[in-house]
Amino acid sequence: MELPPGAPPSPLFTLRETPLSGRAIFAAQDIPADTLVFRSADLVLSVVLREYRREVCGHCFSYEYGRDLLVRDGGVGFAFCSEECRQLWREEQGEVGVECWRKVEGLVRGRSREDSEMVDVGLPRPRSKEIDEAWASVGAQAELIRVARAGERDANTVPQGLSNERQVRLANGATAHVGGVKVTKQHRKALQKALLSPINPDVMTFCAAGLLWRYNHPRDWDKLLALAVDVTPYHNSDDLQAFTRTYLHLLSILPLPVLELCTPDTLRALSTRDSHNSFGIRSLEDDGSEFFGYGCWPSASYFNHSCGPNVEKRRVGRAWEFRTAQEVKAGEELCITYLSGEERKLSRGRRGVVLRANWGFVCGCERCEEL
Ligand SMILES: C[S@@+](CC[C@H](N)C(=O)[O-])C[C@H]1O[C@@H](n2cnc3c(N)ncnc32)[C@H](O)[C@@H]1O
Repeated sequence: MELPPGAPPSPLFTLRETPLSGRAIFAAQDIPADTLVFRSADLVLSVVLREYRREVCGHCFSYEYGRDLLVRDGGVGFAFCSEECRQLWREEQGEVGVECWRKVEGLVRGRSREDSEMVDVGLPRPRSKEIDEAWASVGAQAELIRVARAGERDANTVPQGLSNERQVRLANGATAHVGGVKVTKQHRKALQKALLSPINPDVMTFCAAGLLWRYNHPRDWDKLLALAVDVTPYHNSDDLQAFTRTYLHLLSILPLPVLELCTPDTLRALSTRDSHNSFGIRSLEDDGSEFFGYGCWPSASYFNHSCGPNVEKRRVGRAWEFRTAQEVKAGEELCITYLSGEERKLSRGRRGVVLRANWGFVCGCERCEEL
């Protein structure tokens, strides 16, 4: 098959469609044990959970046994293990990106903890219809906010001589015509209302990171779109609502250049692709017992799962390395495991529950079939 955009190219393996597990990677030749078969460094977006932000480097994800990192960038809400990482992070985000994180941090900081705590009580995943309805239900408010923000843009761009009267009128809160768009109290109220609604900081980080990646890498968007799709990616109704609210938050605060990309289509594409393709960012010691967050690396997302994997993955800073755990014969499928250290020890039945819940498939790997 023709390689999808972003899929891993290698003389050691090929990508093929399979009847039961989508696209899969097969060895193109005999591969000795402990061979580095692939290195993936194409990080699209990452979320370092809010509670780990002071301890896990925002760029290379290093972690010093829970010690606070020395280089803090309070304005953007990230901490770094070195000045070099801070600089690399800033270069990657670009000027607009750094401004975006400043706005996000300004909104999130100081909000009460209750706002950020979503309780998962095992409620069902919203189905497609509920998801469509939830996104449609915020459409009208989103349009009002867009008009309010367009007014801001027009006020910023009218020529000097003409601008004062328009800007004063806007600042006074009265009805004003700005660049052909009538900005009224109703528009500004819609924006204020969005800003007052509860915030889930980690959902906010996910959406902002994805939008910024699309903004900074417009040609790479199809690499994300090429990934396996989960049409019901939200864990429960609260989670879905956290996303639709975040959409309105971001519409209200994002720097103007990113605003056009902030659409339900973009945000839904990020969730439907991230869901079955993201990798946990965990501590490198203790069998990865600490879960710091997660990220999406498209080229790493073509390895299927086996409960008895022949490939081991290992995070090295911001990249993933994939090494054969044993000798692999030409034609064999190359599989990693999607299970965490503790989960690997579970019985077949319990592993099945985890894999179905988190990854949406019934595992038919050799280890499962043997029993
Ligand atoms: C990270 S993607 C792996 C690549 C995927 N097969 C594709 O075509 O893009 C994860 C998805 O692959 C499928 N998959 C992976 N391992 C599987 C397995 N052992 N049995 C069945 N399906 C599997 C599931 O649909 C899962 O949600």
